[in-house]
Order: sequence, then C-alpha cells, then structure tokens
Amino acid sequence: MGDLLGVAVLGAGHMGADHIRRLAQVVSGARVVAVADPDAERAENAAAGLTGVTVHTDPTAALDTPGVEAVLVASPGPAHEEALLACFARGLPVLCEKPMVPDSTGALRVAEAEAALGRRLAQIGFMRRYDAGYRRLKTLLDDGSLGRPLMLHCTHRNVSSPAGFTSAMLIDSSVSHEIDAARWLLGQELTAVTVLRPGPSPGAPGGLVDPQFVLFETEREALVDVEVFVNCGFGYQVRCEAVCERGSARIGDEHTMVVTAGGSAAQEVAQDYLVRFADAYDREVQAWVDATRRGQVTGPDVWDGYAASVVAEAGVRALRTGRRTAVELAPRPGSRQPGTAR
Ligand SMILES: NC(=O)c1ccc[n+]([C@@H]2O[C@H](COP(=O)([O-])OP(=O)(O)OC[C@H]3O[C@@H](n4cnc5c(N)ncnc54)[C@H](O)[C@@H]3O)[C@@H](O)[C@H]2O)c1
Ligand SMILES: O[C@H]1[C@H](O)[C@@H](O)[C@H](O)[C@@H](O)[C@H]1O
Repeated sequence: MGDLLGVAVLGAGHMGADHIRRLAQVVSGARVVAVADPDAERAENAAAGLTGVTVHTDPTAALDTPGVEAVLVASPGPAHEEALLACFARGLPVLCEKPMVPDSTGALRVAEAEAALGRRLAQIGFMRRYDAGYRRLKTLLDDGSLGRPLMLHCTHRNVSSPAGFTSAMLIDSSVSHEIDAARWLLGQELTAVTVLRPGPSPGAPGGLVDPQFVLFETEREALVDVEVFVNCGFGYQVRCEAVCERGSARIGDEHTMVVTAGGSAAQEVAQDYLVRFADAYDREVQAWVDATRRGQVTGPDVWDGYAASVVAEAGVRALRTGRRTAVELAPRPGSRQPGTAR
C-alpha cells in the first residue's frame, strides 16, 4: 500500500460525488484513483479537478485500475450485489452505501460469499452509527442508567423524494436507516412489522404512499415506531426518542443554529441529508480509511445489511397487505444459529 489508500468510487451521483469530494478534501489517508459511472459526464464532472484519477463507464474497469486498493460503492441499491461480489473476487475492502442489497436473497448471497472468504471485506454505509447524537444515545442506553428501553419513537422526513422513488423505497431505502439504528441501539433483532398509512399528502407524487407509519416489534418486546414522510416539503428532519423504564432521551434537534432577533427565535432546519449528516459521513469514511490502512474492517457488516433487507422486505409486504408481518432471518452464514443484532 502506498502512503495514501487508493480508492475506486463506483457511482458518481449525489452520494458518489459527495464521497469523492470527501475523500479528496476532508478525509486523510486516501486518494481517489478511479471513478466509474455509466453516465460518463457525471463521472467526469465528479472527478474534475482531481489528479491521478481515471474515469470509466464500466465499474469492472475501475476495479482493475492499477493502484486501486479499496472501493466505495455509491451506485443504486440494485447494482450493489454485483459490485460487492466483484470486490470480494479481487480481495478488495469495500464500503458499500445502504441498502447493501435491497433484495434479501441477493443480500444473503453477499453474506455467504464473504463468509466463504473467511475474512471480512465489507462495511455497510449505515452512517447514523457515526452521528454524534446517535452515538450519545447508544452510550446512554448501554450504560443502563435509564433501565430497559421500552420504545423508540423515530421521525424521518425528507423535503422531497427523487424521481422514480417508489412506495416500497420509503421502507427499503429510507426506513432502512431506522431498521439498522434500532437493531444497533437496542442490540435486538426486529421480529415483526405493521405499516399504517394516513391519507396521502398533497405533496406526494401521484400514487406514492407517503407518509407511512411503520411499527416494529423486537425480540425482547420493545416497540419501534417510525413516521416516514419523504415529501414533507419543509425540512430534512431525523429524530429518535428512546423511552426507557426510568427516563427518556431524544436526539435530532441539535444540529442547527437558533437565531433570536426582533423578539422571536427562529431555528434553522436542514434541507437534506448531506447537511444533516455531514459529520457522520465524514466520520464514517475516515473510520473506513483508517481501518483499511490498518488491515482491518470495522463498522456495520454484511449481516447488518442482510438483516435490514429482510426486515424491509417484511415491511413492504406489510404495506401491500395491510397485515402484521413476521420477520424470518436465515441462519447466519458460517454459523448454525440465527444471527443477532450487535
Ligand atoms: N447514507 C445515506 O444517507 C445515503 C443518502 C443518499 C443515497 N444513499 C445511497 O447511495 C446510493 C446512491 O444514491 P444516490 O442518491 O447517489 O443516487 P444517484 O441516482 O444520484 O446516483 C447513482 C449513480 O450511480 C450510477 N450507476 C448506475 N448503475 C451503476 C453501476 N452499475 N455502477 C456504477 N454506477 C452506476 C448512476 O448513473 C448514477 O450516476 C444508493 O444506494 C442510496 O440508497 C445513501
Ligand atoms: O437514499 C436516501 C438516504 O438514505 C437518506 O439518508 C434518506 O433520508 C432518504 O430518505 C433516502 O432516500
């Protein structure tokens, strides 16, 4: 390995371009050596101004570029399985954006492929685990001073959804973050899901079921509710309140400035995730680069990615049928036991 970790970035859209900027300007210890996007202009634009970067329309060509030692996958979810398997085949450590693989059968294939290697290569991009607020909440819940967590109340609002966003994606793309955060905060698997829908918001594109109210049950009888509203129009708001036996704790309102003038106070509201979670993405990618340079892989793993896909799939079935739907996890690859949340 050279002085700087050579990274290939697959996908140069919103997240890919932001991660390229982060690797080039924010994170220490890495340099971008290849960028791939089927949209050549996007790839060129994202790599503009960087030296020593080759630009490709074929992701495989990017992986095989000399100097590539690690890969950041920021293509759309359905392209992740092929990208992860290609990284595994080359022994390349990889940070893969969420959802790891939206379809749980494909997600299990990825988990099995990594288990067959006998070593970890993948970190999954559930960046909330790197957000200062979520980390404080995790530390508090783990120290036990508030007693057992009974409920998590979560809010996940986006100003608007991108073109092509479907009713299922409110769950398997947006709520995938809450699924991972709940498993991580509570240290429990989610066992069943029910989805309720209020009347659609006038801001939702025709036919999109938005907002949704998603209720999860957990293996030790906690409840997790999520209001997901991806065309709310007024701000990017992500909050989580844990209600425990002896107290409650809430995060998510602190990321802003309060301006007081003329006898009233106004609070800024972030308009997108790139602002709200900027620190979390920076910490996530820095932690990945640091661990990779030490020859380690840390953070959310393929089992977390698989579990999130299975829970989300159950959620999509619950949305379609209107029924409470049980979550069935396969045995964890490499073990005879169902996996557990960590
Ligand atoms: N962690 C987060 O908060 C967060 C935020 C936004 C998006 N995401 C995730 O990041 C990923 C990308 O989302 P986005 O918003 O940047 O989407 P986007 O549509 O803006 O960009 C995706 C890009 O990938 C390209 N692409 C398509 N197929 C490809 C392939 N096989 N190989 C390489 N590139 C390919 C597209 O041409 C496009 O430029 C998704 O998995 C999404 O869920 C995560
Ligand atoms: O892909 C994005 C991303 O994961 C954001 O963090 C989330 O707020 C959006 O709802 C989702 O569409």
